[in-house]
Amino acid sequence: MQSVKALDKFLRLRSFFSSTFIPIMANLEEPAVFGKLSRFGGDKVKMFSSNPFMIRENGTGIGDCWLEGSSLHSPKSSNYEYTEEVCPWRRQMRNVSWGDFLNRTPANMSRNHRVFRSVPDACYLPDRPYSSHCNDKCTRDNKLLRSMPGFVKIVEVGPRDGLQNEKDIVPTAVKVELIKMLVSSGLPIVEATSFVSPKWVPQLADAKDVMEAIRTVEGARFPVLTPNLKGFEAAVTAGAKEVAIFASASESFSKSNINCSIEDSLTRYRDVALAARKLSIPFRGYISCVVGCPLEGVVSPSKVAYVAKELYDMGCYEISLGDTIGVGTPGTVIPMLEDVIDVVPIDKLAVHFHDTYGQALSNILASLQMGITTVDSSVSGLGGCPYAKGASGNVATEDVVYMLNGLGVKTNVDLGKLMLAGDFISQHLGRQSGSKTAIALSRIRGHASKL
Ligand SMILES: CC(C)(COP(=O)([O-])OP(=O)([O-])OC[C@H]1O[C@@H](n2cnc3c(N)ncnc32)[C@H](O)[C@@H]1OP(=O)([O-])[O-])[C@@H](O)C(=O)NCCC(=O)NCCSC(=O)C[C@@](C)(O)CC(=O)[O-]
Repeated sequence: MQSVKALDKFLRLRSFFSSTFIPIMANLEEPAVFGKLSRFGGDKVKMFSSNPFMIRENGTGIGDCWLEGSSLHSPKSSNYEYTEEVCPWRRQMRNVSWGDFLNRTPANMSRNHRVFRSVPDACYLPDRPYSSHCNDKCTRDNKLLRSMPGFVKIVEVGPRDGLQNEKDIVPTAVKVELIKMLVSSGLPIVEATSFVSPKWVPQLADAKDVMEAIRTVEGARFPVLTPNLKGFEAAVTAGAKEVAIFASASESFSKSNINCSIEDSLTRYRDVALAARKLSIPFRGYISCVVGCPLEGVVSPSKVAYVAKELYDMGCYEISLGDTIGVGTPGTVIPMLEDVIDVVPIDKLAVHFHDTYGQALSNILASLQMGITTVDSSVSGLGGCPYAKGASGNVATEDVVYMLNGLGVKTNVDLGKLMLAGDFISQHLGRQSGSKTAIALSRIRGHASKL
């Protein structure tokens, strides 16, 4: 009943948006190589470094531990004021639609969009003295902004990482609709499900059915998690064209998540890697607990680097570094990345931040400045790991896209369509979106629709 209601709301929203949005063609991935990537120099790393966080066993917070963030000396903040002078696009707002507003990037600002229907003036926010967007001049002139990549590949993990922790089983049809909506927003990669033991993760017991239902969906890649050969074979039989293996940098977490030691998991994954290579199936690697573990506390960067190198040597096309419980700050993330970058090429790395302490966007920003160009996120900030008690969802994809739009970094994702997907799943789950961007923009949209 709830899902019928959610579907109905989605259809109504879709008709509202389809009449006011400008369709923006999204490529699967950025075709061209963008601005040369740069990395922080040693000075910058020092600037961000902080004391390691402490663990107190006081029974509150994450699991049985309380993880205390240390005081972080942030670099002198530059106070960018995006006035009409530096961001002249604001003056052109009357000629554009709401969808255009949501997706505005410096690159598309100057294009001559076709407007299908005009919307009330309130949508254009004519009197607002701010903008999240930087124009080309900002990017060129500012030393820190110049270090941003031109394009970021977003790996959407909502249907898998986002839903795996949901207690109430989400119907397969809702998962499939969510995946389709995410694809139509332009996301190039949507992690669809996991072929894990249904006893361990009952929410994803319908993995085969999900794969069957999206067999004909085009426009994105759909990797799935496989913890062992059994999962790999089931995934391939179900039509998976890409898989992911997942190890941990923490011994205790490895045991609680996949019931074996790190070394045993690497042995299993070598078998999966061999089988995948035989079938020419690309495989991604994940590492959990890259800065902190709910059971062990601080995880040293050298442990992460060790596992990353093992996964890279196995043939993973990309290794995603997961702050599974969201305790990282740039002060712990940067040193971890420094160690990993020493053993794995930076263009083979992705970052995967949970937002438990509200640090995810700052960690992403620091990672981008170091040269990372692939970011995992979850629509509406869905998620949490069943084996990391207390961990909150992934960083919300809407928030990542909003920040990247503001930085002038391309993603090919249509924020308006993405918000529809977020609305759809949040409605189904009966809760507010975990994306601050989605909440803020929905308020403006709600206001506009009353006029
Ligand atoms: C790895 C296992 C299977 C070991 O589980 P186990 O109990 O040690 O395995 P087992 O080999 O002894 O088998 C036990 C039963 O599971 C079955 N089984 C065995 N393998 C499979 C399979 N692939 N698919 C379906 N069934 C399977 C097997 O056939 C057997 O069935 P039974 O004989 O009892 O009926 C289990 O621990 C498991 O499934 N764990 C998955 C946990 C999980 O999915 N965690 C969340 C993902 S990781 C994550 O979220 C972190 C990440 C990636 O997002 C990054 C981040 O956020 O930082």
